[in-house]
Amino acid sequence: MDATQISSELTRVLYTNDQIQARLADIAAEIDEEYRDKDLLLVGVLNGAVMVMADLSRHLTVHLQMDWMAISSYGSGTQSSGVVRILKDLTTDIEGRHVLVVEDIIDTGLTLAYLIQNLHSRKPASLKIMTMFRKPEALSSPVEVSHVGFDLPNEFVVGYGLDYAGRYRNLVDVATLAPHVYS
Ligand SMILES: O=P(O)(O)OC[C@H]1O[C@H](OP(=O)(O)OP(=O)(O)O)[C@H](O)[C@@H]1O
Ligand code: HPA
Repeated sequence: MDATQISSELTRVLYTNDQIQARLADIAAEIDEEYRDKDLLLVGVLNGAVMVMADLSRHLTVHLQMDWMAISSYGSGTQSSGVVRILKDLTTDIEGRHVLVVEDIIDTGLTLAYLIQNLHSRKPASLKIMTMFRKPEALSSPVEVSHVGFDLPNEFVVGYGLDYAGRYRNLVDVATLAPHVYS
């Protein structure tokens, strides 16, 4: 699905898939360098990070493993509920492992703050964060992010894994959702 197919529901495309892939290639080169001699575990945050995990991991050349956590705080709306819940936990014991969390977006930062505290308690050898997108509010979060794809304006966005009420995840670009869709 691309943005032109559903243009009446979108306000504007912020980043095309080509731009996303080019940025991911740059970030992957940095991660390759950082983890060249390490045993890397990518932890993807379901559901949104499916696309970035699939694309980032295929740009990487270091040996790596993948695991997934499902976390939810948005339900079917456009505002964080403020309550972060683990819906699916990791299957890997991360004690002593070099963990890189792969996120689609950091918005309020609540999901990440919760996740980092939770993962730290499992004693990984290192714990870093990569996110494809970041909103302005996240800049005041105390959680340090190692790799950011793009900073976004403070608008609700969909595509490239990001949903509104479960829809639009399969849009290849990232676009702002027209207010009439959710108001
Ligand atoms: O910084 P925050 O304000 O906490 O928002 C970021 C989180 O919100 C989205 O997840 P969501 O809860 O919508 O679940 P989903 O990945 O299944 O869509 C997104 O995938 C991030 O994990
Ligand atoms: O702007 C957004 N779009 C989709 N999902 C999200 N989760 C946090 N912020 C967003």
